[in-house]
Amino acid sequence: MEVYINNLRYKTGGFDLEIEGLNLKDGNIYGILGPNGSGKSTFLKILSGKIKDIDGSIKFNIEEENPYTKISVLSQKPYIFNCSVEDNIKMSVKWAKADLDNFNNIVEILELKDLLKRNATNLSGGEMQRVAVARVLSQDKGLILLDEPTASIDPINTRIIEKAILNSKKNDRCIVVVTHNIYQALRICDKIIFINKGRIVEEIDKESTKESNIINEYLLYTSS
Ligand SMILES: Nc1ncnc2c1ncn2[C@@H]1O[C@H](COP(=O)(O)OP(=O)(O)OP(=O)(O)O)[C@@H](O)[C@H]1O
Repeated sequence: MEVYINNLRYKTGGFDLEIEGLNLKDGNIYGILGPNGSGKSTFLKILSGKIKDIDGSIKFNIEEENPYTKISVLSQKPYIFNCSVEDNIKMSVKWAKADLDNFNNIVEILELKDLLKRNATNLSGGEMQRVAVARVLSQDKGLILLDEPTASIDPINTRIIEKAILNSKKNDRCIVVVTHNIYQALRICDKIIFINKGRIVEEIDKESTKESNIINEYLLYTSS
């Protein structure tokens, strides 16, 4: 599901977001990076329809009365239900009217088989995040928005989650990942978009990352 953004403007308190033009295309994973408070989560909330009082236009390439039903979102603080891992994921699949095959595939790729009967609220942070990611990816939506999917997650769980995100890439799906992890963006994203103070300051294709001053600066300060 593609997104076409034109003259987007949004103001809240002392913060304003302004994006003149941006197209998010199918078959791609987009990484959104930028300093704390630069507007990344706000941008995702606008894309998901959670924030609606915007100026400008956001259009999608699908004929659907409510295109927002075709979007699934992993928020910064995902909600987990007080029931088994299996029920948590199956509930998401059912709500999205997705095929149950998605449940089996996602359980396999996120290595959740041994946890299925456990109560999801008793899991470790990393295990719980894998369940939250499973809930979002198993819905089989056209636009997937992931807000910091691996924040505070160890390298092993990060690898599993990144593998699941990469595995979810499809010709008719667009995935947007907000992350502070430049290495993650370089590993999984086809395009990296830097936001600062509510403005896009650079858009870089996977092929050109070595020439980007912003990426080189991020790499320098991430490694120290
Ligand atoms: N509900 C709100 N009311 C007023 N201001 C808000 C609200 N939500 C966010 N903001 C402000 O908007 C700005 C952008 O916030 P946002 O959460 O989008 O940043 P971010 O880039 O995702 O930050 P971080 O990397 O810290 O998660 C911040 O200055 C924040 O304080």
